[in-house]
Amino acid sequence: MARVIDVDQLARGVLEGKRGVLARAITLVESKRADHRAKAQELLVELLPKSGNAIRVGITGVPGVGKSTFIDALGTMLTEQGHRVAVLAVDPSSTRTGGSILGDKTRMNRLSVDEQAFIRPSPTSGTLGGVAQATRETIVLVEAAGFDVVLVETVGVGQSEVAVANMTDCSLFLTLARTGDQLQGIKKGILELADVIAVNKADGEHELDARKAARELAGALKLLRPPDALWHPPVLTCSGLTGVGLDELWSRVLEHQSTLRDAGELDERRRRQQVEWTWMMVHDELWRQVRESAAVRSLAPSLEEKVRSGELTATLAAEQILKAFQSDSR
Ligand SMILES: Nc1nc2c(ncn2[C@@H]2O[C@H](COP(=O)(O)OP(=O)(O)OP(=O)(O)O)[C@@H](O)[C@H]2O)c(=O)[nH]1
Repeated sequence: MARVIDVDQLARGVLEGKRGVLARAITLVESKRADHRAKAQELLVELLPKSGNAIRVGITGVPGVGKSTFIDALGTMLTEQGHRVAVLAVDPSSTRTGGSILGDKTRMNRLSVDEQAFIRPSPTSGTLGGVAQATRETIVLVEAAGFDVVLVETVGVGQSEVAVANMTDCSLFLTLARTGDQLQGIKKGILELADVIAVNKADGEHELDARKAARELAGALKLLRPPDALWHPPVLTCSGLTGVGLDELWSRVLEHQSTLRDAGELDERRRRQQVEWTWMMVHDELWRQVRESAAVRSLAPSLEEKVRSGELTATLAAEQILKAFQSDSR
């Protein structure tokens, strides 16, 4: 991005729904250069009033669950119904390998050539916090560009699904037919976050197993949720391959959205997310400063050694690190 960045021009292009301009605006939001960050914030402030009109759905599930096929099918169904669909991704592994895995256009054959869809792979550098922040800001851009459905994809491992749940209205958890003990393998935390659960690949010989797994999962879920909760996550079956169950699934997502809205919870959830993000950014930035502080860096190896050998407790070592940081930042 060598040329001068004209924020007004970018904002106009995004609002007119120009795909090339939208892509450039996202690149700006993803950039970590200080001058780009400042321009990106200007752009976001300008576009913020035009955002917020989409339904934001997080889609999580371990690799192999069939997310690409599912999103391709669901997204195509929605564009056929007249929606404009943006697919974004938060892929923590891409921050380590430098390669983007999620949101890969080549694996969404129909959606990638659909005029009414926009697919953006995960930003590829930085911490999970940084990647998630870029995606959250990208939601503002695609909404301002007129996309009324935003699907944010992530893998069901690590903290990424928490980050995605924090930027969406509805968390959709995809799983495969597992029964009994294998159910234990599904992390409780993920089930607590999920608003809609679907056992995917419920086709052919897997169909009956999928239904059985869905019933068991629904039973397990009852124990996790307070009976008076506003929303009880349904457990459905579907197939990204055949498209069976996608209609029902989407109507449950809409039902979830209207239940939250009617109770005043939707706006409240979005407001709460903004506040949480604010603190998360403070946390990330402070953590970066501590790691980069010269005093901390020179002290760290010997302190770590002392903690390892038991010469120093973790609490005392942490105190010394913070003292060193504070003297450095004065
Ligand atoms: N039977 C059946 N197979 C499916 C279905 N969806 C995907 N598959 C197959 O499962 C494999 C993985 O599917 P992908 O859509 O690439 O999804 P993924 O492995 O979860 O990858 P990510 O997109 O990274 O999540 C492929 O071989 C698909 O053909 C389905 O609904 N039914």
